[in-house]
Amino acid sequence: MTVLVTGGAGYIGSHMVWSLLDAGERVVVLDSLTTGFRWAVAPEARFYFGDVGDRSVLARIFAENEIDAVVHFAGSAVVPESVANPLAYYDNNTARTRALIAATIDVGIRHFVFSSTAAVYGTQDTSDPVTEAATLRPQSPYGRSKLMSEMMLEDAAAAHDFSYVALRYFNVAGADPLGRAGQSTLGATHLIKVACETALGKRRKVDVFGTDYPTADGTGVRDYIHVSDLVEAHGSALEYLRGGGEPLVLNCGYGEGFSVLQVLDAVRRVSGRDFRVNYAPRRPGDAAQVVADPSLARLKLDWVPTHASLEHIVQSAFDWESYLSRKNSFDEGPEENGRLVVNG
Ligand SMILES: NC(=O)c1ccc[n+]([C@@H]2O[C@H](COP(=O)([O-])OP(=O)(O)OC[C@H]3O[C@@H](n4cnc5c(N)ncnc54)[C@H](O)[C@@H]3O)[C@@H](O)[C@H]2O)c1
Ligand SMILES: O=c1ccn([C@@H]2O[C@H](COP(=O)(O)OP(=O)(O)O[C@H]3O[C@H](CO)[C@H](O)[C@H](O)[C@H]3O)[C@@H](O)[C@H]2O)c(=O)[nH]1
Repeated sequence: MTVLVTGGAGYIGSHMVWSLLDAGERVVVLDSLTTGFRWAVAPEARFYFGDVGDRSVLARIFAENEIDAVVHFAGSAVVPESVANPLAYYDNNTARTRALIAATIDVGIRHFVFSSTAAVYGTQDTSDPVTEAATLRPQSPYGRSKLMSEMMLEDAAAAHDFSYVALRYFNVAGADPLGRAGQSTLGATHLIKVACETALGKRRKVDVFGTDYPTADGTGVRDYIHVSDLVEAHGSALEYLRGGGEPLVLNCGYGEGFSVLQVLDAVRRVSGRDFRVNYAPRRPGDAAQVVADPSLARLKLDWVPTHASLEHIVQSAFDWESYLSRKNSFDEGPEENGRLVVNG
């Protein structure tokens, strides 16, 4: 059987593709290359250029491959962008996910893993780690667009022979320990990537968005999870669904929060470089603190993270960023077998 990975040319999806191939699965990728890169897709995966909302490309993929499961990463993932352009987020994350779910059910595919987000929680009344049972208070169109997709999945699974696992990712960072994949997003807004780029001189400064949050040092607190642990959870979710598992919604984080200032310190330590920091106002749509209670994922999926260290996450992100700097300093040549061939 074959797994369809939507968004497999993106940051997290490209790691998932490698992980599935490592496990001996056949993999098909569907990606519109809006924010992803063709060269990021492992050459052993079959690549389709297209949109998850396009029924004709989906029909072709389902006709040409024996797909038994869909892992759906394709989407837009930048909180402030969603505040500025909400309808684009409801289109790409909600309407097109609806089209994909419908096409999946129509052809009788029963297993679906969905990229949801900690942004569905918003700011909670307590600073304790958040469980899946918490009241959901998404603060941005991004969070709402993903919550609506969770709701569609819940209703679709109740009505059809179809099951899903929605994984609520906390803040994903880091890169493949074997150096095959990493975050290559252009104009990235994610803190660890932005800080690594600044340490390498690709940016002039890092903005700290908000110093007056009700947290220990006044800056935003997040639960940073290594991308390799996250894709492991997806592998376990697939196994669970193939074993007949009922629908599940699970947190993917470590249960430990770090402030923006703590992250910047980690980047200084790892890189051995200092850089300019600019204290800026809060960013619209941001919650003060979001930390996972990951107990349910451990219980249901036997998920045991093996990369849970901020230092380790930052080191792998920095190594990938350094690799990108070296890669970009060469002339980029033609693509061959889906991988970028670098001249020189
Ligand atoms: N990065 C994080 O910290 C984080 C946290 C929580 C949830 N997520 C979710 O995980 C998923 C992957 O995020 P990422 O960080 O890898 O982002 P990314 O932008 O690197 O990857 C998204 C991929 O999907 C593709 N894509 C977007 N819209 C598409 C469409 N309509 N049809 C086909 N392809 C499309 C893009 O070209 C890209 O390759 C997203 O759904 C995101 O919301 C990410
Ligand atoms: O240049 C920056 C970038 C970020 N931050 C701060 O760092 C923290 C993390 O911000 P990120 O932009 O790295 O991540 P978000 O928490 O906004 O959101 C990320 O994680 C969420 C889940 O918590 C979503 O799923 C989303 O896809 C993903 O962008 C926040 O307090 C933010 O204000 C800065 O101070 N400066």
